[in-house]
Amino acid sequence: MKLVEVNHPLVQHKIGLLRAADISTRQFRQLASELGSLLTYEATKDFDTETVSIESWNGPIEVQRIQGKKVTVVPILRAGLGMLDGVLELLPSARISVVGIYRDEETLQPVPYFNKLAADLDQRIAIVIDPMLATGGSLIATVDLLKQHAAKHIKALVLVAAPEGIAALQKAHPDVALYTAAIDDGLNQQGYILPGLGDAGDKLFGTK
Ligand SMILES: O=P(O)(O)OC[C@H]1O[C@H](OP(=O)(O)OP(=O)(O)O)[C@H](O)[C@@H]1O
Ligand SMILES: O=c1cc[nH]c(=O)[nH]1
Ligand SMILES: [Mg+2]
Repeated sequence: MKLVEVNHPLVQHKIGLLRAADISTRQFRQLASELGSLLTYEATKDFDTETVSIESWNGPIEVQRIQGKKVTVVPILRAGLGMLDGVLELLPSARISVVGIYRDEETLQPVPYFNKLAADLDQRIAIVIDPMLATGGSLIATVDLLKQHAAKHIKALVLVAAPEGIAALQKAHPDVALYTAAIDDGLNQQGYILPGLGDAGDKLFGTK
């Protein structure tokens, strides 16, 4: 499985800010969105380009243009929405395929409750976004769903990944490319990532 831990100074700085216990809802939202942009920049590095001729101010010239497949961004509700604006800043024409999954607090199993996917998933690169990869259950269930709907080219962007979730994703879907701002130490008894961010959904939505 392709795994990229993005160690750009801006990414490291922003993920550090995100870990502060006293962070405000506003700051958390702002940073999650900015990190969404920075991970998108990294994850689109391998997009193909083609040479096209255009008329410039000084006559005809050749320029590069992104070629080939289009994109659908797949936020996993709720917390994935926190990265969406930042991702769309760089991919403004992308279709959005929403997947609603929450993690049962007792069993840690993913519970799907909604989805509305782009119709032509076989034609698109799917970029799944969720701040947290913990056990991996939610992301694996999302990739299962996308593949059932004919998606073939899938990338995932997460802010923090636990080694347990990376291993589970590698086992279930070795063809998925994973981009993360941080690989953390592991999970606690309740399935929270350490040092992690705490509950990303609650921090983004102000529900605790
Ligand atoms: O890797 P996993 O063990 O599946 O855990 C990660 C999932 O848990 C969190 O969502 P949560 O269930 O808290 O839902 P929310 O976004 O609605 O808060 C997080 O945003 C991931 O979707
Ligand atoms: O650490 C974690 C694990 C799952 N979901 C979160 O929001 N945080
Ligand atoms: Mg949550």
